[in-house]
Amino acid sequence: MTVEWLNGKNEKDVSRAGRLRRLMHSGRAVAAAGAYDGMSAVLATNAGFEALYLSGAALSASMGLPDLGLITLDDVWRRAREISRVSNVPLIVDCDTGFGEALNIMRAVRELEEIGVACIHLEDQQFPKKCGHLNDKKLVSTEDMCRKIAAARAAANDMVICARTDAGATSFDDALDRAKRYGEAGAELIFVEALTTQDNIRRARAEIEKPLLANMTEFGRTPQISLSEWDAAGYNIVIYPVSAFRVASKAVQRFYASLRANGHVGEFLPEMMPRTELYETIQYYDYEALDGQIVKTVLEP
Ligand SMILES: C[C@](O)(C(=O)O)[C@H](CC(=O)O)C(=O)O
Ligand SMILES: [Mg+2]
Repeated sequence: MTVEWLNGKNEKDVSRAGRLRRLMHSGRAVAAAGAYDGMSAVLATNAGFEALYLSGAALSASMGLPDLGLITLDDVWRRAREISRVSNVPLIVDCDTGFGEALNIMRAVRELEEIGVACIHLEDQQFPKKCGHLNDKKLVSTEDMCRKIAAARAAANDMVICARTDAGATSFDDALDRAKRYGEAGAELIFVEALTTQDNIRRARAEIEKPLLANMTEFGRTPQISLSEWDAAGYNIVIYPVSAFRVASKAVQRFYASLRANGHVGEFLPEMMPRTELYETIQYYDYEALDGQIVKTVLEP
């Protein structure tokens, strides 16, 4: 997409949530690439991904902040807007614990649905929430979380509500029990966080009837598993939440060190996206052509 959003031709009538539902029920595992801003969303879309994921961890880190529930609905909304403007690909947005209680969650659903977000996920942690792969997470009660899910469902016209449980860190049985209850409360997609063993991966699939989201984050508790293996295990959506951000951050870190040391960008020139490729990626020339055409139409009707 990109320039189409300005042109009013961004398929407003095609529901992204509907497309995500089709993917969730396609009978195969679909990769949702982590996109943390407009540019990464364009690159992931051009690479052919069928779904995108806006991670709270990547968004926080891109703001120089830890993933401890410091980001607000406004922060998430702005970044989701950047992404949904330039890509038609269904976007799943990490809404942490929902930015508050029932009414806050309802507002989050409405605000994000209005900008074309296909799905949000809510997790059952207390503040300060943590990355699911860390220790000492504190959970809200199953009943409180079910109320949050019901609130999200009540507010959603056309949005997939995904529920995440972080209970696995202390009891996998509790995680499975919660996952089932969250499904009954209205979650269409279930995210059992930090699956540590193949046995847990199998049990979650066997015991939870709803479509499942798998979190293929790096350096966490879940072993690195390929998309085809998630597919064989019967999972439906596989997110790569922080991967692209990690790659970009490492590259930028190396670049700054080199520039600081050498006083020129020399060795990094071949690593850079050249001007023309950058412009083509963000459709610079299409915007320019649109401008020229509109001006011409106005001046020479
Ligand atoms: C999925 C996640 O919620 C995220 O914000 O991307 C994180 C990812 C991570 O920290 O690696 C998580 O809590 O798993
Ligand atoms: Mg998160």
